[in-house]
Amino acid sequence: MARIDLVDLAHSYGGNDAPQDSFALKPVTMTWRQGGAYALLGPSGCGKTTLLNVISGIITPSRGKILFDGQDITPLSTQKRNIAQVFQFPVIYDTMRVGQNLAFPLKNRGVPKAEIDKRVTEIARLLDLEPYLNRKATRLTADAKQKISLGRGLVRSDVAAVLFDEPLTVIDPELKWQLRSKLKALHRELDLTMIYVTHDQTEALTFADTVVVMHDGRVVQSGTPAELFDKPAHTFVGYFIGSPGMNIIPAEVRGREAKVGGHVIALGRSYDQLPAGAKIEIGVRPEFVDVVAPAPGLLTAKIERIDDLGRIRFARTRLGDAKLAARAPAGFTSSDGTAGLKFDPSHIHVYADSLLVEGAA
Ligand SMILES: Nc1ncnc2c1ncn2[C@@H]1O[C@H](COP(=O)(O)OP(=O)(O)OP(=O)(O)O)[C@@H](O)[C@H]1O
Repeated sequence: MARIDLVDLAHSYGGNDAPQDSFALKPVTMTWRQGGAYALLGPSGCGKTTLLNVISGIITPSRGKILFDGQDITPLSTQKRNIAQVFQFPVIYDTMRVGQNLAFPLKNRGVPKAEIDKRVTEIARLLDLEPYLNRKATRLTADAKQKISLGRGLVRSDVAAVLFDEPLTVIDPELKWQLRSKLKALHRELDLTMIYVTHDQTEALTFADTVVVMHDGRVVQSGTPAELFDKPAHTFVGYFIGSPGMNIIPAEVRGREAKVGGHVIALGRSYDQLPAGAKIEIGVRPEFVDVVAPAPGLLTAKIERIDDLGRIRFARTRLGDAKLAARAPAGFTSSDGTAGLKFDPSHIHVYADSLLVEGAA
C-alpha cells in the first residue's frame, strides 16, 4: 500500500485548452494517507469516477502529477501502478470455480501456491465465501458474484490501493448493510489503502475514516464524518450531508450578529472582516434550531409539517421564501401554525460565496 499525493491535478475531456470552468476535475492538491479508508462522495456527475480513473491510470490527466510514496507514476499504465479495482458490476470468470476466481490475481503474478491458498482461505472467510469455494461462479446469484469481485480486489496484500466504484449497486438492500460493515472490518484487518466512490452519504459515513466530498468537479472538503457534520467548509457539504441537510439562510452579518428578515440572531463568534461584495449566508443544522412558542425577538416561521423520526421530530417550516428545518421538542404544538425559532449560537456558521468563514472568538 502507498501514500498517494495528487499535485495540482486536473482533467478535461475537452482537452487542456478548454476553459477551466468546464473541467470534469478542477485542480486539486491533496494527500491520501497510507492505510486510510476513504470515501469519495458527491452527486452524479460531480467528477468522482473521473478522479478514481485518474488515480488508477484508466485516464491520463490533462494536468498535474500523481505520486505513489513520493514517486511520480503519472505516465504509468494501470497494471504498472499496482492498483486493485472493484467496479459496480461483477467482473469474474464464470467458468472458473469461486476459489480459482479469488486466486487469479495472485496466480497471475506468480505468487507461490502455499501463499495463494492461505490468502484465498483468509479472504473467503472474511467475506463468508468459504462454502462456495469449489462451486462454479456461473451458478451464483448477482450478490455472491459481486462478493467474489470484492474478494478479488482485496486478495493481494501488496497493492498500492484498492479502489471501489459504487461496489454495492447490484447488492440486495439487506445484504448491503452487512457488506458495508464487513468492508470496514476488512479494512481494519487487511491494512490496505482503500478509496470507495459513492453518491450515498450513509455508505460513505459508515465505511470511511475520511470522507472526501466533491461538487461540480471540485474537492470541496476532506474530513472525518464528525468534521463534515460539525463544520462544513462549503454550503454544499452542509446541505448534502445530514438528513435533513443544513439550513442555509441569506443574512447580513456584522460582528456577533446576523440579521435575517429584520430580526437579529446572535452568533457564537465575531465576523468583522467579511469579503466586500460576497454573498453572505448563515448555515445551521436543524439539530441546532428549536421551534418554540412565538415570542418577541424571535424569528417567526410558518410550520408546514412535522416529521416524526422516532428518536427526533423535525418541523419543516417556511421563513419568507426559504424553507427551514428545525427540531420540534417533545410536547411542542402550535395552535396557529406558526412557531418561534430558537438558534444555538455556537452552531451557527457564516459563509461568504459558499465558503466557510472562520470567525474570531
Ligand atoms: N468519457 C467522457 N467524455 C466526456 N465527458 C465525460 C466523460 N466521462 C464523464 N464525463 C463528464 O465529466 C463529468 C464528471 O463525470 P464523472 O463520471 O466523473 O462523475 P461521477 O461523479 O462519477 O458521476 P456518476 O456517479 O454519475 O458516474 C460529467 O459532466 C460527465 O458528463
